[in-house]
Amino acid sequence: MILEVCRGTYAWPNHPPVFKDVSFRFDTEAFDGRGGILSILGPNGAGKTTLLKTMLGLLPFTSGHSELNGRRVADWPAREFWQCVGYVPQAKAGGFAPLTLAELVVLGRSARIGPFAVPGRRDWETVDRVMEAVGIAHLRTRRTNEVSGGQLQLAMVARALAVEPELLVLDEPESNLDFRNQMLVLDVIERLVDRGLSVVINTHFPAHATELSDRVLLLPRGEAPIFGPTAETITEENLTRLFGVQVRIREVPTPEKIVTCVAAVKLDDAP
Ligand SMILES: Nc1ncnc2c1ncn2[C@@H]1O[C@H](COP(=O)(O)OP(=O)(O)OP(=O)(O)O)[C@@H](O)[C@H]1O
Repeated sequence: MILEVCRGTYAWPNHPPVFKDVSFRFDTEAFDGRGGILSILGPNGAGKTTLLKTMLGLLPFTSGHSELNGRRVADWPAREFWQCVGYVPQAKAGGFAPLTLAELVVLGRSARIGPFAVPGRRDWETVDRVMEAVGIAHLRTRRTNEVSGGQLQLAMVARALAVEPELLVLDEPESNLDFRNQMLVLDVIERLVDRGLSVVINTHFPAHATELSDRVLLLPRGEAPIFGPTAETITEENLTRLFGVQVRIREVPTPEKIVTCVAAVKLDDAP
């Protein structure tokens, strides 16, 4: 899977650009059958969500373009594109019809079977499998207005996985989740990546980006983005500049594994 953004710029009408000349090439072909994970980090309002939407063709770039597997996203037939890509937008309360979670997840199959076709046995088996994978199989018959924000978020991840995509794009998937469910989602993602799935994830958790990613895009407000391999990109210096807080990064050995901790220790402009 190769995802490329070439000099992508986006400005809302009558506003200065949210981001300008963003370019990166996320090529997972070199990862030996494994997919790969690209994390996007940046302060509030830097344009991370807007970048995902433009990259996926949901908003038109003001200038520049994106490509998936060497073909401009704007040139892909929509159905074919959404068979390759699963997208989990940022969780927002409300706006869901009171479907059961299984019905919500099976909607992910519409890219495969067509919007008006009736899901068959294989589709429901896929629904069971992905709900099991994200730990919500027991909530199959629960309605969207009868579950917590975190449970709904897990269902949205399952819905995107039901597409059986080549590329999964997640906009802050951990934001509503407790410690255990954050780990569950990241664990599911890592296992799928080992089996060939490629992932782009917007996150507010630099430690998650450090633990998970193969590549990182830092998107500062109003400055040039930085793209590169994780260890070279997530540095104390880069994060301090990006967020305007003094950042310390430490590797902490635990009995289970070495954990990378990223801590904001003080405001960068504090006396
Ligand atoms: N419909 C809109 N019209 C005008 N400006 C908008 C609109 N939607 C978003 N913006 C602005 O675009 C900028 C980028 O928003 P975006 O949601 O992409 O940022 P973000 O980095 O994802 O933020 P966060 O981390 O808070 O989710 C923000 O300054 C926001 O106020």
